[in-house]
Amino acid sequence: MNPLPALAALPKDAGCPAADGIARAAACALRLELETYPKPGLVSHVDPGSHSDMDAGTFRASTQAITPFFRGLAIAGAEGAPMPVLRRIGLDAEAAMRAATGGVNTHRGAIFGLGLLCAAAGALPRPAAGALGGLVRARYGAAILAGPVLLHAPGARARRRHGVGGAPAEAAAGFPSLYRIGLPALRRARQARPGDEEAARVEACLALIAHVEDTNLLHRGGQDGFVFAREQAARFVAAGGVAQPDWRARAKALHSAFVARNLSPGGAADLLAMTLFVDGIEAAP
Ligand SMILES: CC(C)(COP(=O)(O)OP(=O)(O)OC[C@H]1O[C@@H](n2cnc3c(N)ncnc32)[C@H](O[C@H]2O[C@H](COP(=O)(O)OP(=O)(O)OP(=O)(O)O)[C@@H](O)[C@H]2O)[C@@H]1O)[C@@H](O)C(=O)NCCC(=O)NCCS
Ligand SMILES: Nc1ncnc2[nH]cnc12
Repeated sequence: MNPLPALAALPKDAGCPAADGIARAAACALRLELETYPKPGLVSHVDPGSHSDMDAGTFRASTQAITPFFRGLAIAGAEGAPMPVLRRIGLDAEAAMRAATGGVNTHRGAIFGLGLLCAAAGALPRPAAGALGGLVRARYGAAILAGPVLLHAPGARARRRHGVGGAPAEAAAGFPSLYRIGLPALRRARQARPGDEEAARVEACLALIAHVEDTNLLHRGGQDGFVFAREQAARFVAAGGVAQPDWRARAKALHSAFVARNLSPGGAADLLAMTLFVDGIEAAP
């Protein structure tokens, strides 16, 4: 491993003995997100969904490449580092991702959102329910909103064109979609299907698609694709979600409908991974 400049500048464990565990938890959340099927339009261990430039192997390589940066972000968070320091580490992680995937954008949103949550986890050794998102909002929210806009990022274009907040607004507000939608759906589905963790992840994913202002849906499908995806996902959840005996067939049909329209809710996929990370690290409410 050849750490990029911002990582190399960090002391070995710099007052954050939990940093390795935090990075492992982040990597585990990304692997569980990948190993969830059916997720409409998204890449999984079963198929590449709506994507022709990436598959499960690309995501595994990307996860391995970016994991050391989650450790760096946890250490930076423990030291109270300001947003420009986190941003530097995040940009280096994006470079490592591109090197590992041949230039494909697998985890840009996850590096950003999960990275901020790792920084919060570094600062809060035993976080209470809601504490990680609360710390991101309080410590970094204003800087996120005032931060540089990457003019040519597809998400930035979709945000300008459609007037939605996207990834920066979600993070600056302390990840309300994760706490109000993702986590409750995950826990509700565990009650409905005890022991079936994949079903719980599918429920959380569909609930997030129905709710999130996902700039990937807007970028690939325009307003029509965005509305279609959210309505179909909301219908799945309202019909009982994974509590339905035929939930898997319904979710597979939805997956096919998204692939036929080239839709891929990458923002919801990132928020699923963040939901799993927070579920494993924060105390239960
Ligand atoms: C602030 C940044 C996040 C930049 O954000 P911006 O919106 O300006 O631009 P994008 O980088 O295009 O979008 C951000 C990614 O965030 C995910 N996302 C989308 N909507 C939401 C949402 N409502 N809430 C949370 N997250 C959201 C999404 O990422 C996932 O999808 C990507 C793959 O999708 P794909 O369809 O393949 O799209 P592309 O490859 O882009 O195009 P085509 O294939 O169609 O050609 C994948 O990345 C997923 O993770 C959005 O893509 C941030 O990037 C930034 O400023 N970074 C600098 C570093 C930093 O500050 N770090 C902070 C500390 S770590
Ligand atoms: N599984 C997945 N498929 C496509 N885009 C994603 N972005 C994050 N996770 C993803």
